[in-house]
Amino acid sequence: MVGSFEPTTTSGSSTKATTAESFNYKVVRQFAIMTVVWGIVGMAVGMLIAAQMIWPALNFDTPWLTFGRLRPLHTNAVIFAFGGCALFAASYYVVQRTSQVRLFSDKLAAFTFWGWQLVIVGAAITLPMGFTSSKEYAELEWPIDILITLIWVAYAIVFFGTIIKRRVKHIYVANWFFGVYILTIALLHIVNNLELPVSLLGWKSYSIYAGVQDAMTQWWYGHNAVGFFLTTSFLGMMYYFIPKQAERPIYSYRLSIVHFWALNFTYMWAGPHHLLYTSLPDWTQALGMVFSLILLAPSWGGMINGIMTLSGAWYKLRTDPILKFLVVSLSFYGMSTFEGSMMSIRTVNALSHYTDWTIGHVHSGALGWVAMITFGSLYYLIPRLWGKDRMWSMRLVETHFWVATIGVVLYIAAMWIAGVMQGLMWRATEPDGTLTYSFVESVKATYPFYAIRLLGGTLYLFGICLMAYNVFRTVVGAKAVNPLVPTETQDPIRPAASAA
Ligand code: HEM
Ligand code: HEM
Ligand SMILES: [Cu+2]
Repeated sequence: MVGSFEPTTTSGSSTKATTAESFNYKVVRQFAIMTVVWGIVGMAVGMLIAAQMIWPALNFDTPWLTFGRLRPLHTNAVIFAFGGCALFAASYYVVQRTSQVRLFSDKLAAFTFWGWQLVIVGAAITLPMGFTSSKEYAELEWPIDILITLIWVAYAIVFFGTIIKRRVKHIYVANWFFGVYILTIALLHIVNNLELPVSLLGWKSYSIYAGVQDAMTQWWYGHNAVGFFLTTSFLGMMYYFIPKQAERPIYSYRLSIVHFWALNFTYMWAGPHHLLYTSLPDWTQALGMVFSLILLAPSWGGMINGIMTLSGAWYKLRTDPILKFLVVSLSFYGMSTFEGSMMSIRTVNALSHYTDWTIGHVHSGALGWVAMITFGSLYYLIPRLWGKDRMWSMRLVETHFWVATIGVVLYIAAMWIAGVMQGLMWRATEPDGTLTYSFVESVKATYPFYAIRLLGGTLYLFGICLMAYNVFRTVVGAKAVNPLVPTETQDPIRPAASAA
């Protein structure tokens, strides 16, 4: 069967004999549902802070509702709650299907689910209260950091334990991407969060690093959190769900391996592009810039591999909204990595840094790539977890696709224009050397673009609400299924080899 790279319960000889062992879909279902829930919460907070930038009074003079406290709540909710739950769901599903075994431990898997929800609730309480380590994307204070470490170790045991007891010799490439994401996030989280609590009963702590070393550790972390939490891991999703939905083998299995090693090696060195023109040594800044430019090659290698997987199946794009989500996410991935490489060039960064251009770049990656590939994968996954072959309404999936696409485009186009405008206004000088514009004039000029961003964000949020309704109608009354693991397994046919 062309395009099939894993035996399923309905494919050929592998169904003849079955054992009593079934796949653990329960934890996948739990994470899948919470992805949608936290997506709505995180994006609703995003909308609120976008509105606060137009109408600051929306903080109602309450400390908990101020922009400074809600912004990290937004970033933590969308990255770690929405993105994190999506990744747990996808990796647990993919590792079972492609290894043809049940998860290594149901108890540990359940611990990762409940523990991760506890971390999220902890974040939702402590961040608005003002507890923060002040490190971006690592704001949570030390007690929560310790809990995250425990959960992550359990996650690694479940994932790699499943790989070890797999019944298929080959380790499918998606698992390589999930595996490296689990390992690097452990490393990044522990090293960047080494901190000394002020007291054992209080929340406050101080980083063990000081000065520019602290800054470099933080952006080694911050950059690679993007690289591994928001990129490599979602590439794992891409390598499973795109071939599945397109019913085509991966364009090039060889490219996927080259892409894997090149991407991981290069990402690690590019962090200094967040600290250009700072007191970081000049050679370190140059290194970060050079590696960021090199990074374009493996990034586009991955994008091309995903998009070309559709060769011979392009016509499906006309009718299949799930495939539209998956392919458009790759286009945004290609666009945001190109943009990132350009923004790493020092002279470009001199204009873009501190402006809304950065915010545009972030959301073309976040809304365009991370969230779109998640939506596509969930629309594939959810019916299968409840024993159905499709979502309740495919027309609603199609509507979600268009609403979301228009939403992202409005968001990022507004931020590009605002960003370049701000950069140019801040550097404009009169012949006598004085500044042409005061800062406040640049803020005033940005209002219309903040309004367009709010509109784009509202559309995007509306889209995920449509998804929630569709998911609800799909699963309500449906029977949760846990298919049996086939005993006679066929090797997962290497997709490239099976193309013949
Ligand atoms: C309805 C959708 C969303 C809206 C309206 C929204 C809005 C915002 C706003 C207003 C900010 C603050 C910008 C500033 O400080 O000037 C922000 C920051 C951020 N958002 Fe979103 N957001 C949305 C979805 C997402 C998603 C899905 C993700 C990630 C998967 C995400 C990741 C981030 C990150 C990482 C930042 C920090 C950017 C930086 O520090 O450069 N957002 N968002
Ligand atoms: C080749 C790939 C990429 C490169 C070279 C790159 C480069 C950059 C650069 C130069 C900045 C601005 C730093 C500054 O002036 O402060 C930046 C910011 C950022 N990028 Fe990327 N980027 C890449 C891909 C992505 C992707 C795919 C995402 C999201 C999924 C992403 C998320 C972010 C975030 C969240 C920030 C803001 C960090 C902050 O809070 O200041 N990047 N990136
Ligand atoms: Cu970076």
